[in-house]
Amino acid sequence: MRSTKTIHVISAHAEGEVGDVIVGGVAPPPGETIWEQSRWIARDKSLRNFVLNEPRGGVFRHVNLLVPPKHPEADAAFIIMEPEDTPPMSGSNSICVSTVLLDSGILPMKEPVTEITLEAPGGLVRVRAECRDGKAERIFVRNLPSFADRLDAGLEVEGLGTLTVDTAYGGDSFVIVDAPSMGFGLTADEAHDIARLGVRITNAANAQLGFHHPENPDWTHFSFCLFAGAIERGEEGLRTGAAVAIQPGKVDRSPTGTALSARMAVLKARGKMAEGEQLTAVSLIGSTFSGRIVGTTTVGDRPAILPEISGRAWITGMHQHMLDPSDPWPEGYRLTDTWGAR
Ligand SMILES: O=C(O)[C@H]1NCC[C@@H]1O
Repeated sequence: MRSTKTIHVISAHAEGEVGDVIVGGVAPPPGETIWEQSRWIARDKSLRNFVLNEPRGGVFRHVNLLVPPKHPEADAAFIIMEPEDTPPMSGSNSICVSTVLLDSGILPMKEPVTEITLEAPGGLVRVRAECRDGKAERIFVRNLPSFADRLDAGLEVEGLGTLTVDTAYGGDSFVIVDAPSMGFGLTADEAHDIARLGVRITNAANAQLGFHHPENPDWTHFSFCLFAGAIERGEEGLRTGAAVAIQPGKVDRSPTGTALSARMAVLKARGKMAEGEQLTAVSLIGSTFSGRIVGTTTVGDRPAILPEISGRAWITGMHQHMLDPSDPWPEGYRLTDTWGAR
């Protein structure tokens, strides 16, 4: 056996969505801040290609690189690599990273509750983990400040006519469409249609509406399309279905923590959700994330919420990714049969 690199990975999923964690074998990328380091990873592409492309990855895979934190309050930092983006923050990935850090013993676990601070590329996130018998059973993440951008904007989508959409930021940027009025019941058999349509809607929103984060001049596009279900009010608070189309054309298996944060920001802006209320989002596979608005703030001159999301993650295995120097595809490959909505 010979290899020019060995990358140590602990694999995990959060409520169904894969979020692997690189725990060793990669030197920290250059950059003064975690954001700058994440821009380097996005530009350089070699690590992204190595772990996300076939034969080691696939369109379903997200990989997080642990790096030494820069902020004095942070216990750990991570750079998120998604199929097409290297984003400021991710709900499912932050829940996977927290679970791997605690369940594998990289950070000490205190039962029944462990509190840690993570540094995501977009900023600090405080994490509270409910822990029992050596397992982080539920992770609560205080996500980045989230805000509604445009409400009831018109969006032309070829073949669909003019849709009325909202746009919002919840640690990543969303165009939000009303699933019931588009004929979706948010059931598992709709995944392919949602992936295909979602990519078209995201592309149309990027072309016609545009997104600019008031405090992060580098984040100037919509990453995702959220198909938002109707809100039902029950004894435990609000509940809704959620399916997020991720570029280049797959559906998040989890209910998407950034989407839940963005949705809560929109509901708050419309006066339909109050501070302290709980909203549970249900994914196409029936998994759930719960969210709460724990405070309000501003981002630039926009009113924003401080969201908390929670969900569960499980470790699925360990891998050592290697590269034989004679392998003709050191950065792997993508083909459109699986990479991209067809
Ligand atoms: O939960 C989330 O926010 C994410 N899941 C995969 C894509 C998003 O970053």
